Amino acid sequence: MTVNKEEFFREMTLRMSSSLDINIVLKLVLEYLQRFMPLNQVHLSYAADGQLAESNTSNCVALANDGMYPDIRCHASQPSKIQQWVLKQKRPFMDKDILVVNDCQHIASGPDSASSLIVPLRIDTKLIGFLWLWAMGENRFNADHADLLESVAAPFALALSNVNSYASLLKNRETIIDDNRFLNNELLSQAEGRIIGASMGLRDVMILVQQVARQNTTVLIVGETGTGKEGIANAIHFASPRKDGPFIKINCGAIAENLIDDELFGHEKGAFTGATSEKRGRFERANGGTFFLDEIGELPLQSQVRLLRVLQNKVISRVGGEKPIPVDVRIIAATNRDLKQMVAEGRFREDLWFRLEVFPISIPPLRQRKEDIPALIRHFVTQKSKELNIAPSPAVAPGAYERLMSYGWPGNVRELENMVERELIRYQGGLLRFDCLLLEEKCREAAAVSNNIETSTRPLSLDEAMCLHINNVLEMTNNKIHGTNGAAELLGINPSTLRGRMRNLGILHGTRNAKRTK
Ligand SMILES: Nc1ncnc2c1ncn2[C@@H]1O[C@H](COP(=O)(O)OP(=O)(O)OP(=O)(O)O)[C@@H](O)[C@H]1O
Repeated sequence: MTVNKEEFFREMTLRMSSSLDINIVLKLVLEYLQRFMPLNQVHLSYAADGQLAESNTSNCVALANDGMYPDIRCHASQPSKIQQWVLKQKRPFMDKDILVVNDCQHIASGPDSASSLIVPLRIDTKLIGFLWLWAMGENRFNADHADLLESVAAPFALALSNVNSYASLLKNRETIIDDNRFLNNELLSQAEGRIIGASMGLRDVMILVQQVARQNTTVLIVGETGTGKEGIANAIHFASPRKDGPFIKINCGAIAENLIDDELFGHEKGAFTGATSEKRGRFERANGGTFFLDEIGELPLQSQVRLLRVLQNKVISRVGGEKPIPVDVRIIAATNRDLKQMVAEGRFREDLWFRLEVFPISIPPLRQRKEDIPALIRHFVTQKSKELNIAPSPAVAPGAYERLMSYGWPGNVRELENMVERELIRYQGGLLRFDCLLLEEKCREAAAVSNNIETSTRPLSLDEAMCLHINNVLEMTNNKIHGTNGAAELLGINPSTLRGRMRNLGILHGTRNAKRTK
């Protein structure tokens, strides 16, 4: 039978590119090839590490047969011989001697013998897999068949490579979806467990959270630093219909002014020097979910204009791009600043303020909800003990709660959280007394007194003066205690004596400043 090779090539490539489903492709190929050769089954396998698989049944990517037998692949008795032959000759292998043997084990009940024709598939010089043709009976394939198949090896190699890439793409996608689900659940459990005082000092706040969560309304959360604004934003997201979508956050005060638009809106490739690829901004990432803009009062005026446009039109455009990109995002903003005052001073746009202030939620400072303090302390003692591997988590000494409740907590819950952590770092058994708080208070008072030394009439106590002096020296040495020019040397005492004094006075080395700020 004479074959028009061009027509054969054209028809084969057409069939190979007709579907993304490789099993459908193989079925179409099988039907077409049956016009030119005896054929009952076709299968594609990839080459593990550039090798033919140990058995022709492994690494199978797709299979099609004519329905006479479910699967006529057989375990070759000498797979390595085929392997060596195919790799050495770099051309299709016709199985006349090896697979057509009587000792092969059929996967399904089938004839005692089958013929196979194997086509190695390469991309450049790399062997990536094999195309296997099967026909029942002995010596069914000849050199013409091999020749014909060799002419379509390249498109088959491409098809196999695409299948592999597509499969790994799907796998990566699954992994990402799974990771996202996991992280969302983590966030959810944190958010749920986090709001201590929800039924006490934060009761009114939580009522507002429940009311607004089910809507798409923009929310503005206001409150002093450390009152838990982010936790409330989280709670709104997870109580809303968007809870399975992303919760994306930006701290407007923590990003340099010239980078903020890029972070919010992303950029197109080539938008500026160094923009080598396109980048999605946080607005786009928040699509279908909630976008939390923390410290909104720090947003530069020029970004405020762009944000206003997004709130009005619900579309963004990337830096360096004209194309409008629709975004479905619920906005929650938070601030510890007086935005009204900022508007009056011309530092915050009035139109944006109106847009944000649709549903304000104000979180009271901790000093106005002292009833939450014991529960917050217990919560953080349990949580931080776990983190610090302290088991069992220690109990609080009688009388300590009263003392902690009478303190003003200017840093609110964050300050309380840090104080519990400090207490646990120093913990040496027994009950938690939080004496450090008293000493720290004294230190702070001492600093205040010394700042007003001329106007103050109260003399510093010895502990206060010592605390103040050590703190000043530590500041001079950049927290260095040991060695030349360390605080111990400057104070003329042994470093371990200094450490002991610091411990007693409640001065925490290295972290004393960091702990008080976010
Ligand atoms: N009600 C609460 N229950 C449990 N933990 C809380 C509560 N409120 C605040 N926290 C914890 O206190 C810390 C500070 O909270 P958060 O960062 O939400 O405060 P914030 O008001 O956003 O502060 P800032 O204005 O400085 O951004 C966090 O670790 C948070 O988990």
